[in-house]
Amino acid sequence: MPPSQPGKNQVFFGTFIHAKKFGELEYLHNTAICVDVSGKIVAIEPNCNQQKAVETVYARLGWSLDTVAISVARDHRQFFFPGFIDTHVHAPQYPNIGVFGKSTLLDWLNKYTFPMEASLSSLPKARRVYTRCIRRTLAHGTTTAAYYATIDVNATNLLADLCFSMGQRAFVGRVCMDHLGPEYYIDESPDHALAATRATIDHIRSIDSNFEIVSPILTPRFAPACSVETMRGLSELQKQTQLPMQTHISENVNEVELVKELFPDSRSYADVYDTHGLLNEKMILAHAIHLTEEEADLIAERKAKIAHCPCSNSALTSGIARVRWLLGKGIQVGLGTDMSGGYSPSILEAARQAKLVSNHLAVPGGRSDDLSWEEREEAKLSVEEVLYLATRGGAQVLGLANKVGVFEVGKQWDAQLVDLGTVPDEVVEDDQAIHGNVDVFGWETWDERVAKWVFNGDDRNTKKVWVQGRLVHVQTYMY
Ligand SMILES: O=c1[nH]c(=O)c2nc[nH]c2[nH]1
Ligand SMILES: [Zn+2]
Repeated sequence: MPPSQPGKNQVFFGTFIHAKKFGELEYLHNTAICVDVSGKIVAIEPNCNQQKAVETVYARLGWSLDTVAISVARDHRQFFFPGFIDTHVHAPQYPNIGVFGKSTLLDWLNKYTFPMEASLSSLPKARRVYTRCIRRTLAHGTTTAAYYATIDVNATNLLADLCFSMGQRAFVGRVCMDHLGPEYYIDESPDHALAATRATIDHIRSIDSNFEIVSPILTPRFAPACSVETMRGLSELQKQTQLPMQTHISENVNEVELVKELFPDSRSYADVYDTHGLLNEKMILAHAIHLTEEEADLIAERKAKIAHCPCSNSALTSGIARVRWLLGKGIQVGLGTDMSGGYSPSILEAARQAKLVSNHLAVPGGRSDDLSWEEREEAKLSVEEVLYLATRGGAQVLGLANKVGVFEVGKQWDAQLVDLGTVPDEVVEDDQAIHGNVDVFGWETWDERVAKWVFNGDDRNTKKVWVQGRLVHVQTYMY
């Protein structure tokens, strides 16, 4: 069972910050957000304190004080922010975060990744790993995650059970790979890959019939690991079920060469997915670093989405994805941790790295050298833009834009309470002491406070996390 609903209507008071549009944050101060027992936002009241709420909003909603639970963001240090959305993460690789040496994609898969994933056919081990992964990502404010599991159906189903019981909104994919894998970790046939995928869909339907919190997602690992029959079969299944899909594309130059060798009749990597019926508006493509102009245009035309994974792209020496270029083509982009290609469970870290790697595109001598100075400068992403990608962009990529990512009436209360400093000013004026991880002096503008959070913040600043109105994480450790 998921954590129980609070059983009460809830009202949140204080400062709320969210992405109003790409590149612009909106600050709602002295505001009340009312959330009904189902977890839906039913009113947003500006200039509202608790007294005014009782007199006006509760009356309008027909709520009485004793049926309402209240949470408050205090003064200039705390604010509510939409929960983060991780559009690409491998839960079974969680024990390997930070462990990649100098490897690059193809040798990393063989040396670190396949052995770890295969070992999670042990259900006690899978339970330990998945529980920690969910707990840790919730603690970093991730309210929704698109997970790759493994080829093992029981362990994949267990991941879905745990997301559901711990209350994290999730897409859970049983990984299909029936080609080129090691003999200890490979689907024995396309039929087996498809039957196993169906078994996971049935299991998730049995725990969450409308896929309200946990949904299946079709998961061909990547083109080199999938037979033509498996790709075609998954395409058919997608047409029948309308489920979302996820895979990798154009992450590493050797991988791109391998795809050319394996599919000599295809025009490109993107064309492989297109000709096998996998490139449509339900497909989430991770990485998309080395795409040609023609491929990006095809992806835009098919309305497929992209998960940008900057931590992983740097860690595995894969390259720099041109996010502004992708967005300019009208492609929707979100952020992914890509653990454990990525070293961090945090989407705040992914946002920070998305900003930093975009700066590298502007450096002379780099990838954008054929561009003018203005075009190179244009490639840089701002703090406001990466926070959009971390929330609303992710919601678009996962098909949840009508549900989460922003504070609006009708959306779900998927949110985090951020605290930039835990110590009252009076106590702090002892210059021998260091308090907290972000020093806020009080004179910063709100834009500056948010920038400090993006560059210096982490899970120490994530005090509480809610999914669909349910409190799913309360920070209990002390720093
Ligand atoms: O970053 C990645 N992680 C993976 O597990 C994977 N599999 C194929 N391609 C991949 N890329
Ligand atoms: Zn990945």
